[in-house]
Amino acid sequence: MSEVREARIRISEIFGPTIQGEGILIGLPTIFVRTGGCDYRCSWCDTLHAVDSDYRDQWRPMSVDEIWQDVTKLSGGKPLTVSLSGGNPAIQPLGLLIARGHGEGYSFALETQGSVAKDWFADLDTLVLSPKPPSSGMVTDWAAFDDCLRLAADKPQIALKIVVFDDRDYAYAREAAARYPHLPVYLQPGNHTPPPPDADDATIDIDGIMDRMLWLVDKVMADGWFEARVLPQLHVLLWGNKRGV
Ligand SMILES: C[S@@+](CC[C@H](N)C(=O)[O-])C[C@H]1O[C@@H](n2cnc3c(N)ncnc32)[C@H](O)[C@@H]1O
Ligand SMILES: Nc1nc2[nH]cc(C(=O)O)c2c(=O)[nH]1
Ligand code: SF4
Ligand SMILES: [Mg+2]
Repeated sequence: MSEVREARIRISEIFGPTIQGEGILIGLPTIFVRTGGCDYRCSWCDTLHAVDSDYRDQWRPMSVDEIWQDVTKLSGGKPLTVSLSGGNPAIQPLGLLIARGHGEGYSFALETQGSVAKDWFADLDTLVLSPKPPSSGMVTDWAAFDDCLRLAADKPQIALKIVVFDDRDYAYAREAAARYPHLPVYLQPGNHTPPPPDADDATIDIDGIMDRMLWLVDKVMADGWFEARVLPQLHVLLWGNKRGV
């Protein structure tokens, strides 16, 4: 019998090092491995070039070796944190890539909406779960979300990161956080001017995003929600809607 062929990973882009712009690892030097394809389609997704199947001809099925060559070239061979994002990276076979990187001293974070659970979540260093609020147009399957936590099995550091656009999203964030009182929660103001999938550097309403950030801070304080952390997308403040940063 011939060996089972190693499954390829659908890649949209690999870039960095840059700083992690969001959530629990904000500011940390990071290389991003962005997979192509998503089981959601959020109304305000800022990464449609990795979601919309019209752009799948720009995605490349890559082996672990090929991905690892790109990562180590970008890092100069110096270990750092690799963020697996997308699209939904949870629909790709990433277990062998994580094992490969760990063998060379790299760390791995994964960003997912929590709709698909994999046993290799337990091998991550950081799992960022970002359930989607009503403004996204998506409906959270909490059983699938619980599966993600079950398979991660308290091995990685786990954090919630919830995008908030309006009062309904805020109420959703409070409920989501209340379901998982042991998890740290990060709130992120929504970018209502996300780039269209074919624009590399579309204009952005930073003033509007900052107004929403201020509104969100006021809301959290007025509510006495003192466990929540409120952070902007730092890369968006620095580089707007530019891709690959
Ligand atoms: C592009 S997603 C990819 C990973 C995964 N599909 C997810 O949603 O978690 C990475 C992060 O960007 C956030 N995001 C997407 N569009 C956004 C927007 N317009 N404003 C603020 N955050 C956004 C998502 O909620 C998620 O936390
Ligand atoms: N610098 C930077 N930080 C990020 N945090 C989450 C990102 C993502 O698109 O998943 C992202 C990104 O694309 N760039
Ligand atoms: S789940 Fe993430 S990648 Fe998928 S559409 Fe929503 S924000 Fe975009
Ligand atoms: Mg992004």
